[in-house]
Amino acid sequence: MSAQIKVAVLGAAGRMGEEAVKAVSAAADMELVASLGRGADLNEILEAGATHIVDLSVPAATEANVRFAVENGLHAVVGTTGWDEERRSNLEGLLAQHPEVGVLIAPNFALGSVLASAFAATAAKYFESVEIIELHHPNKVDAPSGTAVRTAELIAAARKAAGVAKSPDATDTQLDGARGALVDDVHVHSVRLRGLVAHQEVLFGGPGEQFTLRHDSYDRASFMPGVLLGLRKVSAHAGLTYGLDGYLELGQ
Ligand SMILES: NC(=O)C1=CN([C@@H]2O[C@H](COP(=O)(O)OP(=O)(O)OC[C@H]3O[C@@H](n4cnc5c(N)ncnc54)[C@H](OP(=O)(O)O)[C@@H]3O)[C@@H](O)[C@H]2O)C=CC1
Ligand SMILES: O=C(O)C1=N[C@H](C(=O)O)C[C@H](O)C1
Repeated sequence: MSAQIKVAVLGAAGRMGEEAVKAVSAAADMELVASLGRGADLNEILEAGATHIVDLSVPAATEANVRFAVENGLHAVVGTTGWDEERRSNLEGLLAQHPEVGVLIAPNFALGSVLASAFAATAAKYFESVEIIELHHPNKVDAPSGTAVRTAELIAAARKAAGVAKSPDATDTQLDGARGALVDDVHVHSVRLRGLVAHQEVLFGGPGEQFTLRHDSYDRASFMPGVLLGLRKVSAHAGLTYGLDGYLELGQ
């Protein structure tokens, strides 16, 4: 039998952290060895004998948490938002000095969301227009969502590779923000509404037709199979993997 995965959860008192603590505790091949919140001493992770961390904290803390894990030879599964290109590139530099360590940064752990983003990338070159609407609970501190940013990046890369032009848009007068945020030339609109958890629509338009891809997380339990999958696979994937799709066999 292979060794237990010894997990420290960071951000353990948060909405996602609480769910992750339950999921890891219930997994037969894992042991929850530490649960850390704001202000905790990261050395607790080492003292507890963790082999892996799960970071579900806040954008301001996640980079330091992951650096600590990598520098101490621990694998990291990261759901926290805020990992822009510059941060990812810095992390890759650090990982080059620790070639045995794996880090997964997953903008979304829900398998349906990962599939929806992959399907969006596939559809991207076939439609003249594309926009994204992401809808979340009003306690979310960042906008647009990490999932929407990642989806826009995938769509933009696919359109660029196929030589597709920017979506047509004749707007020349607007209130600030009326057309949403631009991520790699894709318009992203963020809704914050009581009652929601995490939802996204990708709208494609062509002459005489519209195609919509929608994913809904109604409960944070939806993210847990992806968190556990990440923990089980991360040690076999040294270096940085950006997106849970890196561990799935999509399109095969
Ligand atoms: N990848 C995915 O599938 C998903 C990702 N997310 C992302 O995960 C992150 C957490 O989301 P959510 O649980 O809703 O947010 P919460 O605000 O509920 O939880 C964040 C927790 O992190 C704690 N915290 C703050 N600073 C630190 C620190 N330095 N070290 C450890 N913990 C710290 C906070 O404490 P305090 O309350 O004291 O500030 C809080 O308990 C967000 O970035 C969110 O976008 C969310 C859902 C799914
Ligand atoms: O804060 C959230 O809730 C979520 N955050 C992630 C994001 O920003 O994409 C994942 C999911 O959308 C829920």
